[in-house]
Amino acid sequence: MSASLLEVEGLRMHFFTRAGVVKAVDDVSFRLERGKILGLVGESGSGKSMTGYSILGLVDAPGRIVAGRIALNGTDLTNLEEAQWRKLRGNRIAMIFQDPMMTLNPVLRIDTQMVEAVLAHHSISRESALARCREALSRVGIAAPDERLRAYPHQFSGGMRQRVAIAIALLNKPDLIIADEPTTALDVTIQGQILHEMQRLCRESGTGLIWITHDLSVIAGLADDVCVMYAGRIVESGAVDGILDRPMHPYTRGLLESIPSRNVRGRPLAQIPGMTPSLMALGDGCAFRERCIRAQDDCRLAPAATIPAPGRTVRCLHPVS
Ligand SMILES: Nc1ncnc2c1ncn2[C@@H]1O[C@H](COP(=O)(O)OP(=O)(O)OP(=O)(O)O)[C@@H](O)[C@H]1O
Repeated sequence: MSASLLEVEGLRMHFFTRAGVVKAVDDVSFRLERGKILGLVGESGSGKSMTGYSILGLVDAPGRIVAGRIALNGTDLTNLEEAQWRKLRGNRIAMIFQDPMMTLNPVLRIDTQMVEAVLAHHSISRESALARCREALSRVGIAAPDERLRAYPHQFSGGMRQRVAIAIALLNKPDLIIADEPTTALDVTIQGQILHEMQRLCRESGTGLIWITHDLSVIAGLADDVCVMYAGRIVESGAVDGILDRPMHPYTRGLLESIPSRNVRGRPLAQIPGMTPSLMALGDGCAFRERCIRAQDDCRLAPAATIPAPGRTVRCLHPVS
């Protein structure tokens, strides 16, 4: 059997701060196949971005990967040297950030930035690189790419800037793209267009996509699978339709009930009571138990992930059945 595009197994990424150890990512495992989209969902601080940064080799002190395996096309990435990372990033693995200006340089024309991004990884002529840039801009729905290439980032609207950042991510036809809330700051129509285009591009090119978001409704219709994170752990995972139709972890259920569009008219919008716990003070038990209406005494024990159905995991001693 050939290796999955991406295999993450038992990943633990901790911050060693003066105040204590922050277990930002605590025993996270999942797989992603070529051309598939995985949604990584959870509230702020649940460890989604740090999971993405770990896969990209972007963890800096005081953070460190303390355990686990991250394999791309069967090759373990956890022990790569920085020079090897530079060959991979922007080439085989690309990242799209919430703020496109994390990718774009405000003082350089778009053509300069895009051509540089191609030539950093390919020994081809500037003309061929430019042709690739034009094609990438057209693929993300930017009309008149020649004119656009001569512009500076400030001459684009927010949605257009994000499209350019996506075009840059696509330039070298990566195997994997990690998108960290890239449409959160955009209006709903633009968001819908970008989600649709990303889905099409991944299907066409066989690129795997990890879409990080706090909003489960974004994942519906976009992702194939979803991992729901809480306090650094995956509490539920599986095919997106199954999870949206029948959430088993009380936290996933709470997240779904707090989406306005899924709420029954006239009924007040549900909220998950309480706050996310400090990741420094987490014991072994279920981190959600203080906020959970189904919690019982045994939730003080570590809940192992169980497999209630093929392809589905849930980390809860008292799941919703
Ligand atoms: N430099 C740091 N030192 C200590 N803790 C950190 C540091 N950076 C992040 N963390 C902690 O790691 C945890 C996970 O953060 P992460 O950014 O992955 O969450 P997230 O789910 O992506 O949230 P958001 O949606 O707000 O980005 C958070 O509790 C955060 O406080």
